[in-house]
Amino acid sequence: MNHNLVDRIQQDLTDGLSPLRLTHVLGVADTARQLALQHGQDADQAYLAGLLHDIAREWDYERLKAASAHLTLPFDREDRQNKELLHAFVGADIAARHYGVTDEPVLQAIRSHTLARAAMTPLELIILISDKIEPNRHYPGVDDLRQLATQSLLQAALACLNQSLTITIKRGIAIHLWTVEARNDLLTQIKKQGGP
Ligand SMILES: Nc1ncnc2c1ncn2[C@@H]1O[C@H](COP(=O)(O)OP(=O)(O)O)[C@@H](O)[C@H]1O
Repeated sequence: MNHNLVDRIQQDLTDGLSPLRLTHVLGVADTARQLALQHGQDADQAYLAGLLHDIAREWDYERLKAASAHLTLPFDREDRQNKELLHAFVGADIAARHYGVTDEPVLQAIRSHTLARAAMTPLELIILISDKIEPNRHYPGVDDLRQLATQSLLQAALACLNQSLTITIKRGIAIHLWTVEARNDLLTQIKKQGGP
């Protein structure tokens, strides 16, 4: 664990994020570390990805658009509806360019935390799930999700995607294909393991 880097990021988060977002981000990082330990994954990578996953979440649309101009994205940057999706890709870019993170699995976990994608690594699953179950999340069923996450990353990730797809449908906005592919892939993997 690079303690200087973590201290620097924590200071920047404290200075730059709203109090609520800061609490969320620290909750995600702690939850990710715990899940990594429970599932035999690298706890330091999980903590770092958790700390950085929402680093660009509070940026406005114009700033996100400008910061993503050089990135290849799986959606139209000019479509304002996609504002919520940009922060994950810009966040990974900041992690690499501003904080010098070279660990591709960490960068990928930051990129994947909103849309998800097919064939996610355990670290990607951990960040996706931690974002939805960290201690400051309160919604019906969250305790069941927390319990599920201790047992199976695949099952918990599927439940998280089911939930975020339901919300997206209710809001009447277009669902990105990557999320559908991610869900289908999780179903296949769970079936292979002999799950329901
Ligand atoms: N699969 C998807 N397709 C299109 N938009 C999505 C999808 N998933 C999430 N979004 C958009 O991104 C926003 C942020 O999602 P997310 O990061 O999961 O929520 P939160 O900020 O609560 O963690 C959603 O409110 C929605 O507008």
